[in-house]
Formats: sequence, structure tokens, C-alpha cells
Amino acid sequence: MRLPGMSQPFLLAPIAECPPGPPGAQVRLAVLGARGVGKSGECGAARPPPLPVLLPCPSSSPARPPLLPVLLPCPPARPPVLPNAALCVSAMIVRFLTKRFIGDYEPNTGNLYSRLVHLDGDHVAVQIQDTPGCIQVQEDCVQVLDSLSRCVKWAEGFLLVYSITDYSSYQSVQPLYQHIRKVHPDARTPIIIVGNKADLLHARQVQTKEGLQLADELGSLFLEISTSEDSQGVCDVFQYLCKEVSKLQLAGSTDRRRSSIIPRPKSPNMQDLKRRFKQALSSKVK
Ligand SMILES: Nc1nc2c(ncn2[C@@H]2O[C@H](COP(=O)(O)OP(=O)(O)OP(=O)(O)O)[C@@H](O)[C@H]2O)c(=O)[nH]1
Repeated sequence: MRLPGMSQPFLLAPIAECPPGPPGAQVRLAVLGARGVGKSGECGAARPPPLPVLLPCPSSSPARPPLLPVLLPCPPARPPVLPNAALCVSAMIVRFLTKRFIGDYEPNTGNLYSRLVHLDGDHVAVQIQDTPGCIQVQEDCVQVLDSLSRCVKWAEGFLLVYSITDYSSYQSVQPLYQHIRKVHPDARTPIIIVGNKADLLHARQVQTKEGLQLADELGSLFLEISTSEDSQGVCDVFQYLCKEVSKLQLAGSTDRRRSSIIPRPKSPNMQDLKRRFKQALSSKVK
């Protein structure tokens, strides 16, 4: 599925840091790889130590809010979850930024990419966070890792990527989605679900209709792409997401302007004022 009207060329230029600019000039995106649904008894190892989990702090500030580290012990008798094979997140980002496909796998440690992207005649400073191992789901126990939690609070638009060759990555999309919605309750915060590795049809474990159905249930956009074979498809998704975030930023600044207009006080009731003035005068005369 191709996103409408998203096939224009764009400029890429490295920037040291995204400078502060007017609304719409900066876009913060997170690409999250959904993975790691563990099954009881899968590993059979001893109970894992408590994992540091960051609970979202309520904050409306777009800046990075303070994080509260909280230790949540996993219920006893739950086996640890091993992250599944790598998905495709870094490959997607690199494809968007350089148009090149990286065929080799190198574990990523959470890179933040900053680039100037040409979007509808404007230069937009885009920051993209590549998140290493994201979420651990074990039946009723969902644990969001530190790196993910920070990233979710910081970002304004999200790509939730699973691999069509890895069913458990598909199963992790929903809890990830719910976590994002908890942190960003504004339903307009764009989240796009992406089924990657669409070229590996012989190894497909997730049907297209399952991706569509999930996106439908969650009220999200969905598409399948192949990072290795469809560079344009990858660029289209990122550009679409950038546009959606820019739109939201503009809408937010308009809302703020509107709410900052001080309402005019009601005009005083002149009859009442005259009556009270007369009363005051007559009491002085007496
Ligand atoms: N065939 C095929 N392989 C892909 C595609 N996208 C990514 N890959 C390969 O999948 C492997 C993992 O991709 P990465 O992007 O490094 O995975 P990651 O999710 O960033 O992994 P972490 O660094 O562990 O977070 C690499 O060998 C990629 O070349 C695709 O669309 N098709």
C-alpha cells in the first residue's frame, strides 16, 4: 500500500544538532521495533532480577520530561524473555536517510539521527530515534524498557515496525501501541504500523489482512514494505509521518494562540451603576 502523494525527491544534509526554530520546523520521530513475546517455559531459567521500568510522568511539555526510575519486580515463576531476532528498524532509517540498504546486521545501541529533510518546499529538521530492544511481553506482564520509555515521551510521531516473517513481533505491536497512547493520549499523535520484509514471502508468518485488521482495531495507518527492495516506499512512510507531525505542531500552536486571548470583560450594567451612585450621594447628603 502506498501513501498518497508521497513520492517526491527530498534533500538530505547532515546537521550537528537541530537548532530551535518556529513550530513545524522540527520533527521528532521514533521508530520502534516490535519484538519479544515470550512464552512460559520458553527458557526455563531462574526468575530474572527486577527490571528498571520508567513510569510516564504526566506532563504537557514537549521538552524531555524528567523520568522516574521505578523498579517493578516481575511476578515469580515467570521465565525471562529473550529478544527475538533483529527486525529491520535500523535498516529502515538508514534507507530513508541515505537511500542505501544495509544487508548486514549490527546490533544497534539506540542511535539518534538528525537530518534536514526537504518537505513540501520547507527544510524540516528531523530527529529519528532508533530504539534497541523495546518491550517485553509475558502474558499478563508487560514491561517497557527504560530506553523505550524515554524515547516514547520524547517523540512526536511513531513508526511501529514488525517483521512479516516473525509472528511474535506482530504480537508485540498492540502493547507497544497502547504504551504510546498512554504517554500521548492525544489521539492525533501519529502512529503508523509497518510490516517490513515484505520481500520474504516464502518466510511470511503474518498475513497482510492480519496487519490491516490490527491497524483497524487500533485506529492506525498500516502498510507493508520491503526495506531491501522498495526504497521509495520507506521514504514515503517517513515523509508522511513528518507531515503529520508538522500538521499537529501547527494545530497545537494555533490552539495555544487561541487560548491565550484574554476574554473581554462584560460591559458593566450602567443602570445599576447609576442607581448605586445615586444611593451613595443621597446617603452623604443625609
Ligand atoms: N530481506 C530483507 N531483509 C531486511 C529487510 N529489512 C531489514 N532486513 C535485514 O534484517 C536484519 C536486521 O535489520 P536491522 O535494521 O539491523 O535490525 P534492527 O531491528 O535495527 O536490530 P537491532 O539493532 O537489534 O535493534 C539486517 O540483516 C537487515 O539487512 C527487508 O525489508 N528485507
